[in-house]
Amino acid sequence: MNTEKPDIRTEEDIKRMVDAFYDLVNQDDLLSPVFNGHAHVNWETHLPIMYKFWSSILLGSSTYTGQPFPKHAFLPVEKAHFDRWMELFVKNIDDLFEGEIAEMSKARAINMARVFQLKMGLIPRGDNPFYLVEKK
Ligand code: HEM
Repeated sequence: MNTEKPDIRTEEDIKRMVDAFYDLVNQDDLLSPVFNGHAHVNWETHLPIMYKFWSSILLGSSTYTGQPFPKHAFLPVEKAHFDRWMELFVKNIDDLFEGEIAEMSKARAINMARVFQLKMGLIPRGDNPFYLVEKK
């Protein structure tokens, strides 16, 4: 049996990655109420935005032109929500893909989650290694 997983290389891979990730989010007891209850996310419009977002970051397609942070600034979330979000993101990538771009996707997601949390005051500045570098 061939158990080798592909890397993320095409728009179809991006779609598979994003669809599977939000399937996990929608089944999650902590995150689903934020997306579906509080924010009433319209998945038909949100998913295509997320395809563009990730294809811009991972494949360089430059199709995403939005600003992610403002949509998160006033969400009713704590550090625990971001921890769960990252746990599901990493699990999803590891379940489906393997390779350089798969690794990059996790690094970029973790970094953005950290920046969001810093801006929202959910984690102390000292937890951010970049801040320690800047301070010198
Ligand atoms: C606790 C974790 C998170 C929650 C609960 C959350 C929730 C949401 C919600 C409710 C929206 C708005 C959807 C809509 O417009 O209907 C959104 C949009 C978005 N999120 Fe998150 N999010 C989280 C973490 C992240 C992280 C870590 C990233 C980046 C890696 C991210 C990237 C985005 C992007 C790109 C959009 C689309 C913004 C746009 O409309 O241009 N999210 N998110």
